[in-house]
Amino acid sequence: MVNPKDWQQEQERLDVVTEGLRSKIAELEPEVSGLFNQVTDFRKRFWEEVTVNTTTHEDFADTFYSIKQQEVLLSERERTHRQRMQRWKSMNRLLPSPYFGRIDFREDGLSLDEQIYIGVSSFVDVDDMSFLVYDWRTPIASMYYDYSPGSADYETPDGQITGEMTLKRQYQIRDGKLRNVFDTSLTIGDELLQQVLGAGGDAQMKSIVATIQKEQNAIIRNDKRRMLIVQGAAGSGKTSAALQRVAYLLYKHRKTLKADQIVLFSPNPMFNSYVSTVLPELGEENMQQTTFQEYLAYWLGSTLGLEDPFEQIEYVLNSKLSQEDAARQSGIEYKASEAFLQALQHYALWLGKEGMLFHSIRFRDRELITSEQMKSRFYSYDSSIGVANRVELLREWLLRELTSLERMEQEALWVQDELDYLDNEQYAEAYSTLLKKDQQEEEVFDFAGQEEELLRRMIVREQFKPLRRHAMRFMFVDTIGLYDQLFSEEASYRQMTNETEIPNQWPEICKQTKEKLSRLELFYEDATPFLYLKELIEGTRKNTEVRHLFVDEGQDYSPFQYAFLKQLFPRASMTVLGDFSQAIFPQATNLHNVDSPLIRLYGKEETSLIRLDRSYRSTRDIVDFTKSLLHDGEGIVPFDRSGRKPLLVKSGSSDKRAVRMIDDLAELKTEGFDTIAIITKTEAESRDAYEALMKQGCEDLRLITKETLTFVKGTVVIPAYLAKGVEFDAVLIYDASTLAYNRESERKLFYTACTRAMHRLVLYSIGEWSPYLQALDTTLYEAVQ
Ligand SMILES: Nc1ncnc2c1ncn2[C@@H]1O[C@H](COP(=O)(O)OP(=O)(O)OP(=O)(O)O)[C@@H](O)[C@H]1O
Repeated sequence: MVNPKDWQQEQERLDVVTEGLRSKIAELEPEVSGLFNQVTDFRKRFWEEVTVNTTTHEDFADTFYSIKQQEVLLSERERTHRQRMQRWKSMNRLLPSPYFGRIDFREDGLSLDEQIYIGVSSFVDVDDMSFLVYDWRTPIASMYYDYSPGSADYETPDGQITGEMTLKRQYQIRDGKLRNVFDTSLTIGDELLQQVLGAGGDAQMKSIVATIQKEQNAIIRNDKRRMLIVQGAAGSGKTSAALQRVAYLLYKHRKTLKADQIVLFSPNPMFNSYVSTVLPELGEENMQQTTFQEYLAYWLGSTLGLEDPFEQIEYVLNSKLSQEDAARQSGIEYKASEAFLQALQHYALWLGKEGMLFHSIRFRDRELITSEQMKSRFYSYDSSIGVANRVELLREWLLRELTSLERMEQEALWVQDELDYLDNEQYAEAYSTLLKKDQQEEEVFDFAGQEEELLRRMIVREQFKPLRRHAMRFMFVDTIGLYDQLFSEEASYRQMTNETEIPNQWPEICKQTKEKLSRLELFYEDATPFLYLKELIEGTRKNTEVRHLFVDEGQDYSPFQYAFLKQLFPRASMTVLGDFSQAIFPQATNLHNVDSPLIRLYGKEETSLIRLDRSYRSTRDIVDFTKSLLHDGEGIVPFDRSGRKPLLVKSGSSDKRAVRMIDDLAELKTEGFDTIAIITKTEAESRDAYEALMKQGCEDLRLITKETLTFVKGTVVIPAYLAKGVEFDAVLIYDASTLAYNRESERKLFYTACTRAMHRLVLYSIGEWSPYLQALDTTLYEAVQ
């Protein structure tokens, strides 16, 4: 805390700034509402001001210019309105708490200290043009995050500025009143962070703008390379830093970058709602948010039944030690690999020489164009032309063929039958077309003769429409057949793909894949390769609008998926945030090893790699416990916040466990914890837990499934894989026994579940504890029977 004199001065300055904000808001208010009315009014009267006259060419030109002029006026007024509105909104946002930090900085060569107050947006004193508050994203404000008092510097577009930071101060301001002021010698003082982290969790993520740490600031402002990879421990602030980074990019490139040019791939739809308030809180619009599954379903969902990643993980978690399960597992790994990606590329080249498969074009039970005709046409094109281009040529040919077949079809017998059944509307349409033609033709028009011809043409055209659509959408390519053909016996597969390292259980992998395909369904691990093959053959879809791609929980995407994303967004930079210790999906990618496929994606020169080892979410006791669950967790450093040790509770039966849990829930709620999760391993276990607790009279419990879209406060039962990325005041692990967690491959899932806890962690078991827990040092937890 600062001395009373400084406090007094700070409160006085705060009063000045608050007053300044109030008067500016009051000044803008009538303008903002007035301009809004003007714009709406103007829009309503748009056509009244325009004289529409198209009698002569001159009148037409006059009308055109009059409309243009009105349009320019309207868009100018709308722009002014938008700008004022933004200023007004940002001042309103500042008003209750105009700033959170201050640094005093003396630039080398100057004799005066400049006082720099930092807040969520800038506020300029109009009279003397000085900044009363600097936006946290300005270059000068970066020193607040990067330095303690002493030598400091910052980058500007004109070069580096060096000097001396003589003071660093933090504020807590509520409703225009100073609540706390700290001088700090650390980068960002612990006191404030202690308070922020000690508070209860929310249903929505919070902005960390006032307490961003130096290493997080490096992530937020890293704007030099194409790829930024962040490997960070659980709770180290990866998602928080990513959202601040979006806000930073939108500010830095505000003239060229719009929020919808940034895409965030989230782990599940519920996560979208969890993070949705951070950017608006910072005065920015939300970026586009999607999940990879949503993307796949958009392109493939109408033709094939897609398994989702949660079904896949449920399969893996429930799998036994059978041969089939082992083969599926090995298939998942192989189909996620770069090797399979290359195999597909070779396969596409091979298809350029032989093996293409087409669907014949059928019409009224006849083959109009056979698959063999298409095949020979396809291979008649110059073989130096790529497969996708040859498919395009084939499509053009098909469309031309359809036009001449359509003409011939007009004489078919069935058309005569259809003629007899035409309704009045169709006759009327034909008649009016003929009438128009009659007006244009100079010679005497033969109505009777031409009417039938026209009607025939109309009938056939209508029936040919689906065929044209079919051709336009490349549905003549038998992509399912082509993908199926790939899973042939080993020698053929090797020949088609040049692959040398084929997985051992290949025949079983082929059998499973083919079976699924025969039901017109795809395993999750097949969806991206299938789409990739489709694009190799039909030409790639590219999204050139998107400039920044964020992938959260990046360890859960396969190297194959990354290569696909790179191709899909050719103009985007990528930020991948993840934690390999939380890699719960079998297709995981290591983010930071020297040989990581992610580093290879854009090459070393284009890649920055940042590690975050400090964990902020959980208390020291919880972090000490959870990091011991990992084989390589030593490097994780807890932020020093104390709490209670994790509690291990053993019960005699399922009913007794439920009763005990209900008592524990009541106690946690009395202590003020609002967000509590009972985390299970699988969906089935979630249902069991929910029923067992309800049976014993538990109230206000909510069961979360993959369909749940919003994250709300309260007590929830949730499978661990859906709890990824989110956090809770208290976490109760429903079953931490050896029956539930025993395999080495599930250690990371268990770790992920435990690391969701901010303040309290309780683990329950009916029988023996999981081997991961048995191996722990007993001083890390308290145990009760
Ligand atoms: N600099 C900070 N100031 C205040 N709070 C912070 C800071 N960094 C992280 N936190 C808090 O720590 C918690 C964890 O942050 P976040 O969810 O971003 O971590 P994460 O690395 O994405 O975690 P995980 O990988 O486990 O999902 C959040 O409550 C966040 O607000």
